[in-house]
Amino acid sequence: MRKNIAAGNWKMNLDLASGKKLASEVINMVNDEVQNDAEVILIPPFTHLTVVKQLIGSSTSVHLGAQNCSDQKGGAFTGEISTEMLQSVGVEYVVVGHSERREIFGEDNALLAAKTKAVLAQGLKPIYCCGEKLETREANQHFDLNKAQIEEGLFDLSKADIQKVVIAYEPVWAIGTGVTASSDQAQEMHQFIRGLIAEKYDQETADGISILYGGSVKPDNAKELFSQPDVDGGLVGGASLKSRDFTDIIKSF
Ligand SMILES: O=C[C@H](O)COP(=O)(O)O
Repeated sequence: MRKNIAAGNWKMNLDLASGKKLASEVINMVNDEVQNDAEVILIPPFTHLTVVKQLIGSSTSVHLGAQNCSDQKGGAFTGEISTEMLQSVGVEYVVVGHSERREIFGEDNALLAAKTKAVLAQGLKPIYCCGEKLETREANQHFDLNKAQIEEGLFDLSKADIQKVVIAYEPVWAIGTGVTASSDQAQEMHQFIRGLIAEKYDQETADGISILYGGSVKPDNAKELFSQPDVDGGLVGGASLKSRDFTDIIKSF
């Protein structure tokens, strides 16, 4: 059965000392307070991965993720980080296609499909992001847009590979804005995405995939969002930078 996941995407925030402090606090709070079986993923900047991995140690509930990777195996690609490098420092998950990568860095579905394959080829798990902008939703094209992002980014994968993917639906209009999708809006899109997977692969495969919601998840809305049948957790930005808030979100399952 699919897992409940709380993933904290720190984005380009925190120097090393602040990152160490945050990771230590979250790991301690998870150990002391969290009773449920949610998987927690800390996703710091590349520079902090090794240190955060050391702090995680052999914890079975806290895992390490990276925010991005190259689609290339290695070589003359200045400034890029390969999946092999990420695996060598203990990364298990890699975020692929966050809306900030799509929008600011122009990453398209074809590149993201290649990155997803690179992550899987290295034995790591992609957290593949999709989500529409406000104008797309207002034009009532949000289902088509998410369908294209899912189909073009993921549907070249084998059944064995798609089963290793985590999907994150993040409506762009809800990211960092304080405006959260309602639990009905989240459930509606998550159910739609799961339906696409069932159609392409099969129902059992679709039922096994964790689909996270992202966009202004906070301690006071997490429970309602996570209680939706097709919402299996959150990809949390701002609130993951505060240990108390992130831990309270983890406790919301
Ligand atoms: O990756 C996380 C998402 O972009 C959500 O960010 P947020 O929780 O700050 O809205």
